Amino acid sequence: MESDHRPVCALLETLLLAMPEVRDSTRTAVPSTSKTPKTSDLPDLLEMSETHEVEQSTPQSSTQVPAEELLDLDVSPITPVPAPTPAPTPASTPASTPAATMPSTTTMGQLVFAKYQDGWYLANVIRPGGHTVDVAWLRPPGAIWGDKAQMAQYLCSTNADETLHGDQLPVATHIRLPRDFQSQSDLIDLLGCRVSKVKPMHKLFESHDVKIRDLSSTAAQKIFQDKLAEPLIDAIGEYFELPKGDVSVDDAFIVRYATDSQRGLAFHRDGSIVSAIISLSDERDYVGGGTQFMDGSVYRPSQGGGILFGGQRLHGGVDITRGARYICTIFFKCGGLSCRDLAVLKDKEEEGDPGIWGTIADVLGVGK
Ligand SMILES: O=C(O)CCC(=O)C(=O)O
Ligand SMILES: [Fe+2]
Repeated sequence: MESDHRPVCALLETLLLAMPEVRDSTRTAVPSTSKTPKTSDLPDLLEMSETHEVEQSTPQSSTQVPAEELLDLDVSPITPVPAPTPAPTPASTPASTPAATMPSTTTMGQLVFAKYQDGWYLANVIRPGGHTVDVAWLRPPGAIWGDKAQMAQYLCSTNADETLHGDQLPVATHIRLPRDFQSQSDLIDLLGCRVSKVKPMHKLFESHDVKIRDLSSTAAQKIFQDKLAEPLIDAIGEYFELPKGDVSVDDAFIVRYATDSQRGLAFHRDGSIVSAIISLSDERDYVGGGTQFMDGSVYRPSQGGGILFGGQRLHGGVDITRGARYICTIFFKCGGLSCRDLAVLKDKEEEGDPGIWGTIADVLGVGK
């Protein structure tokens, strides 16, 4: 059976919207010619059907999928979460000086450290400007009450009257970027998570991933949920005709490709029913890259865009040749079905792994 395996492409506002820079929402669109997998195609998605892709060891020559073939979705912009009313706060020592990175531009709502007397405290810019800005001091979220070190980042913990805005603060001496926001191209820093090298499942697929669930920033977790997971589940319900109520995130992580480390990812299946790959980097930040399928099509959605596809479709990450490429990969399951075991099994078979019976046969010296 011939099945169109082209990914459904969907635009999403991404984690990047949480960045201090206010970004215009870019829009992308679904391939008009693309046949969206139907429920009846689900067995194909799960089993990779009998399409020749499975057998092919090398993809056909690559074809970049044009931007106008991507789907136009209207996604509401991030609305700031109102700060909870703080509990009575003990006086504590002022926050230590943050890393000395001065913002090159300031934007409305930007999260900064602003100086008050001898300390640096978290604040939102409420009047951006090149030389001076006005800020509103932040109040600590309930979750950190009682945590002295974290509380010290909030002006109200000093017993100062934080309801006063910081007006006309000189950017050069009074405004600094919080450490997590210094490098806008570095999503890992941005999201405040620690980079850990994940033990590779097997050698072909070694990658440097950071699990979304391990992000230390609860704000990032919330943005992930509201801006990625939920709209994507809606899109999966619509385009894959799966029952939305049963679709959930099984795993999600940020992957970093760079020329001095992992550059790409070999062809593989995901442990998912449906996968999403969201571009976190600006296309100008890297050369090469993209998600490639066995028919040679390569998807390189612009920053904030992404693709959805049946997780059992063979696919890989094209090597980058310059810069760094960050993506957010999300594995969705449907009910109890995740396809994890199937993906590992099939990938192992293709890698030449003899499997348990083959191994036993080898050990016993009876061959396969
Ligand atoms: O680099 C890509 O676009 C592919 C990533 C991928 O397949 C994965 O993370 O599972
Ligand atoms: Fe994958």
